[in-house]
Amino acid sequence: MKPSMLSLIEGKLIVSCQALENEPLHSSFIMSKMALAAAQGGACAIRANSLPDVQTIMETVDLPVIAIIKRDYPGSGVYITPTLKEVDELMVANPAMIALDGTGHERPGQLDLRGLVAAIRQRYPQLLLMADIATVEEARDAAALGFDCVGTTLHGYTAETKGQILATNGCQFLRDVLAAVDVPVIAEGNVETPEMAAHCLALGAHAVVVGGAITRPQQITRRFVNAIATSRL
Ligand SMILES: CC(=O)N[C@H](C=O)[C@@H](O)[C@H](O)[C@H](O)COP(=O)(O)O
Repeated sequence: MKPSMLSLIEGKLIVSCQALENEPLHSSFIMSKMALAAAQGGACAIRANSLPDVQTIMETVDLPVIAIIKRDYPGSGVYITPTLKEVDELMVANPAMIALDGTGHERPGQLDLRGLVAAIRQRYPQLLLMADIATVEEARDAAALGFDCVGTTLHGYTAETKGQILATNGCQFLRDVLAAVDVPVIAEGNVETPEMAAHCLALGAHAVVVGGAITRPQQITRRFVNAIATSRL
């Protein structure tokens, strides 16, 4: 039997390789090369957005993928794998895990979060599900709904958590989530340095996802530029 993805990623680094339409590296080919570079650097898994990116990455690297589709629906703030339609699309590639917005915010389509999880379980019993959450309460609710793991992905990106970041107060939010749920917790979102990634794992995170600090050169460049500007003050 193949080991579960959850055991493969334990204590390790997952690299998110994403570039949206408005970003300079938007291209499935480039994302697949990012994933290859991540694999060569020792990443244990890749997180990726859109079916073409997921497919190209899975053809290029022999690593498990956390797949998402970011899609905006009018009138809804839920954009990470919002409905069963996106899950069905991603399952063409058959990734090991799919992440979806696990905030419990009103989502587009017929199903609320509970209904969506039940429908996915029925249709794809082998698929692992990650809940991207923003608050401790949402982590608790997602764990109770039967998600295989929760990620701190949306902390700071919802109305209730706007302006907060994972690093605040020595990663207090991550500590609170870890204390609140029994399912594996994946630290994700604004992990900007190797030291912070290691710190998240030391606190008890099951794995850590790093995106922009590795795969968004415009973000990396801005950090250098800001540091230089600050040093001149
Ligand atoms: C909030 C949201 O939409 N996050 C997305 C989720 O997939 C990605 O844009 C992030 O890059 C990813 O979560 C990794 O985070 P960071 O790039 O900060 O290391």
